[in-house]
Amino acid sequence: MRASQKDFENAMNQVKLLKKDPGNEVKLKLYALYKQATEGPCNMPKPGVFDLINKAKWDAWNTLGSLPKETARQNYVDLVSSLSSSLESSSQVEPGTDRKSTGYETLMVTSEDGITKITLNRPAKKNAINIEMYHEIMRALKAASKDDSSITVLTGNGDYYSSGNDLTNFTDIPPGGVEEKAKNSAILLREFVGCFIDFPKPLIAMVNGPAVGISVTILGLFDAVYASDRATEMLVFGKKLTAGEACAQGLVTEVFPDSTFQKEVWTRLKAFAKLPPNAMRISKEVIRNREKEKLHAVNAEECSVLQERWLSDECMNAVMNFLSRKSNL
Ligand SMILES: CCCCC/C=C/CC(=O)SCCNC(=O)CCNC(=O)[C@H](O)C(C)(C)COP(=O)(O)OP(=O)(O)OC[C@H]1O[C@@H](n2cnc3c(N)ncnc32)[C@H](O)[C@@H]1OP(=O)(O)O
Repeated sequence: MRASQKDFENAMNQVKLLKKDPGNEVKLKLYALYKQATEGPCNMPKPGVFDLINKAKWDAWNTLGSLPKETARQNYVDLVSSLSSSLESSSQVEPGTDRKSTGYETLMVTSEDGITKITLNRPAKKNAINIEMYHEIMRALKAASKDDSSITVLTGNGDYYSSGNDLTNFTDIPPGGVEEKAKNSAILLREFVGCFIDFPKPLIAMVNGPAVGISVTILGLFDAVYASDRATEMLVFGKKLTAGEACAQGLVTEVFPDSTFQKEVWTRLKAFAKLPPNAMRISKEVIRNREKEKLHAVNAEECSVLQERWLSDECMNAVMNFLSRKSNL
């Protein structure tokens, strides 16, 4: 699944053949990924504020931070491929070939070689999980549980795995006020975590970079967690945990050097995907069934505690601090 130089060159040619203009936002993403894949992290001086076009290009490239060249190349190929399929809706999917699901705003979902890959796709926001993404992840998991793949992989696009809950989720207050907001959030979170508890096939997290908050706390519900050694910020209990430390604590299955992360993990996943799918599903069912009821009970309890905590001054201050930092208040 790792894009070769040849795949990259093909994708560059494919861009020129796109029948419809993909729009400025996508063109900026393509530009940034191309620069990162070919030159590495942004090395240009920041253009002046009135140089609007170059400033937008610079911002897009700079946002990719220290994303490795190979990952940028892969993301470029994935993006072009998703554009080709979404802009050419007449194209037929042949059995056994790579299938990409469109209809997601915040995810990229592909199915190939018996593996469904769900990629969190808000790299400019460090893959923060907004309300739409919560719903789309649940939808993608439900679809993956019924498709013909053997295993499902969750990963992130860009330099982060995920920065956790999108803190702007807390700013959209319904007419019923903050209490109603907290209640709705608890219902959503319970359903979201419930989908991971109930997921019937082997579920694997490829933690490609730093992971924060909810993206870390659900890792225990995966069947395997492979982390790049760039995943140095698994923020648990307010403490930064390296991928190696998370592995020592049992939260991560295995850590790989970032330079070989994609290659090594995909080789392993492709081998897993060749194992008998029913045997894997039944093994998981036997193991999970013993603890499912308890997991759902703990989930319900945690959501009810969180519903109260979201209304606390401590929580509101933490969110306000982050949001005011952003707007330089
Ligand atoms: C339904 C509700 C359920 C709730 C379930 C509860 C979950 C618990 C949690 O998950 S709490 C964890 C929340 N996450 C955080 O507190 C992390 C907040 N983000 C950061 O601290 C930093 O952004 C960072 C360390 C992840 C990255 O820092 P860096 O300086 O490298 O990058 P920026 O801060 O400039 O980020 C780039 C843009 O991304 C936006 N962004 C990043 N994370 C979030 C986020 N969690 N929520 C909202 N927005 C986020 C950031 O604002 C920048 O956007 P901008 O370019 O438009 O300014």
